[in-house]
Amino acid sequence: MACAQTGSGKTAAFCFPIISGIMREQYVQRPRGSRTVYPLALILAPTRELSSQIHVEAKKFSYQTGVKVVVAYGGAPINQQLRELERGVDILVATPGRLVDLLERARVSLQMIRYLALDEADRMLDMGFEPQIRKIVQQMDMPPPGMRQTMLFSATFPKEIQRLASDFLAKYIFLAVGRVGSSTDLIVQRVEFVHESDKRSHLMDLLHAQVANGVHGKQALTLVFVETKKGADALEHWLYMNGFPATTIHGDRTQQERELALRSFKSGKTPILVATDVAARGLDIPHVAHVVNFDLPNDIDDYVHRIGRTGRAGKSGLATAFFNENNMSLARPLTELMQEANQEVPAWLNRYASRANYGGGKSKRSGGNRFGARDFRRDGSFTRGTSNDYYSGVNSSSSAYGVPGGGYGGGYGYSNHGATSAWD
Ligand SMILES: Nc1ncnc2c1ncn2[C@@H]1O[C@H](COP(=O)(O)OP(=O)(O)OP(=O)(O)O)[C@@H](O)[C@H]1O
Repeated sequence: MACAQTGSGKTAAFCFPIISGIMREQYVQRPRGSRTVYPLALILAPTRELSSQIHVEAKKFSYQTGVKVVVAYGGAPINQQLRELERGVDILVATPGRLVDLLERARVSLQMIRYLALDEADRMLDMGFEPQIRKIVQQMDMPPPGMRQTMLFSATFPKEIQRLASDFLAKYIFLAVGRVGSSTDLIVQRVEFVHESDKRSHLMDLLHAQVANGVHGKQALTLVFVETKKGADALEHWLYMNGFPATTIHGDRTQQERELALRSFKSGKTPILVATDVAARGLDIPHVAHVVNFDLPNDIDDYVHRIGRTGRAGKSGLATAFFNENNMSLARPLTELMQEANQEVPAWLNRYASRANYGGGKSKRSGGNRFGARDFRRDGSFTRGTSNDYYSGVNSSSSAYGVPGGGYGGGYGYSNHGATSAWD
């Protein structure tokens, strides 16, 4: 179970051990003669775009190793994916729904799986995906926990989800680089009080200012998060009518439209992308300069993932949130998160936070102190009884990119440089 901040390079962290493991085991005998394929590794991700991105990365990492990587996700023609699978597969990257389909058609068997990775593991195990994941991992022909290596990765890991996840693991290590659920201090976070009715004009001001300050009067890539699919379409239309080339990505668009939107955004053709949470996790889009939370999410972990679309791989980024009376429950966790990442918290937000009930706000975390987030087995509520669990961790006082580790307290039972331990 591994936790590290957004943009810190978790994809490589689970791909490399899988690829090197497979290079050693590639020649193991797999059943022949049927149309069923027997991958050795399975990587599951919550969105089609993310699974596609992992596929591209894993293919790069396995260049000239002979390791075959195939992707399967919904919304795209299954026949093409079946043909790819028939050519051979060592690592299958998939979204849960399409994988269940392939398993039920008996075109994929999990019998030979040696490595199982769940990217965005907390999302994969929350209410939406848990039944599908249980089916894939526990009710098909996947070898049991001790017979395969299971890796769960995310930038956030609420305690309840850790507890669920432990069903899929045996003797596991909890590895935290920095604090669980913290945001990187490479991102400058700003919170502005904006009434619902003023949001559009406020966004327009931001975008105008961005063009004025930008390079050659060009719009910097800006990702705008909204709450609903309808809201995304309406805002895109409004932006377009006001002379800002924008596009949208959300669950009501066809896969083709989603992919087109992403390409158009990446290339700068439409430098504003209005998105729902479907784009909140994992997407690694170079040069996103600004993330705007037009509508704030209810959960602070979702905020962490959203702003994490900028400030990646050692680069800096800007995140602006529009806060108003509808977001009161977020005041406290947001203040704590910002303080922890050495951000300036506006006095008015501090006041709202101190008025909020202890532990207030819709959060998957239990307890009021978000930085209690850590290996749940360290909590008194966990009975160790028969468990063989053991702990490991990385005490990281600086990031992988040499940035001084203001917000990085070390994920283990001690800390240096005067930083507070994640266990505190
Ligand atoms: N050692 C490295 N040096 C430089 N760049 C790196 C290194 N490792 C990864 N990267 C780059 O950093 C970027 C972010 O990596 P990645 O998408 O794996 O982050 P992540 O931790 O999975 O983030 P998220 O939590 O948002 O999913 C990628 O563009 C990747 O190519």
